[in-house]
Amino acid sequence: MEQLLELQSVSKAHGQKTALSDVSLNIGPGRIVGLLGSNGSGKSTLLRIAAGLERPDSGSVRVLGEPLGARSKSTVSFMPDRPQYEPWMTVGDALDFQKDFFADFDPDKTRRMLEFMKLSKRDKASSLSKGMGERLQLTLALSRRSSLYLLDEPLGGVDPVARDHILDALVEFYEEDSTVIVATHLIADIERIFDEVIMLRGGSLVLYREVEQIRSETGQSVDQLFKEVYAEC
Ligand SMILES: Nc1ncnc2c1ncn2[C@@H]1O[C@H](COP(=O)(O)OP(=O)(O)OP(=O)(O)O)[C@@H](O)[C@H]1O
Repeated sequence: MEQLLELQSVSKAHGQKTALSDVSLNIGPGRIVGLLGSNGSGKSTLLRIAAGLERPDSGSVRVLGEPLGARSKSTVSFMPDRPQYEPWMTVGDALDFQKDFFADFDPDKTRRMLEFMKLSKRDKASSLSKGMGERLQLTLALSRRSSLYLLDEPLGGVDPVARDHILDALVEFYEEDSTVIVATHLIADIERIFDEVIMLRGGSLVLYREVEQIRSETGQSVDQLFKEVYAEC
């Protein structure tokens, strides 16, 4: 089966700092993948490279078998860890902006997501709380019918009760056969939706494995394994 995202020996430095070092990964369709690692381990860099927003220094990246370019950008939906809307915008303006940019934007999905996220089109984006802002960011990202969703720390500001509710939304609203990669520190809260996890440390790939395999082979949850792997950090 065709891989959705392929990274071959990808390396990237920001000045003197190594952000990614020789990372190779093949991620298939229809998966929810946790991207885990301590601060500065390269998670955002990996997502930004896969989204075509940063170029690797070396190595290659393919989405649906093709090198990064206009086609991959049109089928990859990226949620950055900072707001992507302008402060003057209402929620409706931010959605219109997204609609103008992306042909795969689905107004019906947007309407259902707004209801689910308890957002109104009239709300001013800059006056949203951190958690409500994240709900808007997720709505913008998931309103597209994309092949690959890249979500950078999507639920950090959302309270624990709403977090569970929003995770259900994520599972409901992502497209079947598409893949979602979620960079997060909230492993214990989110691991129930992961099919696979990637662990990065200092820019290097430590582990890429199916969650079921982790549970059956180690008897541990992803959170327990993460704490063990990163104990010396
Ligand atoms: N624009 C930049 N300029 C300089 N250094 C950068 C830049 N972006 C990332 N880095 C560095 O690259 C490394 C990887 O950063 P990255 O943001 O990818 O990590 P992360 O795993 O997402 O971290 P966090 O969990 O804290 O968000 C870090 O050492 C960071 O300081």
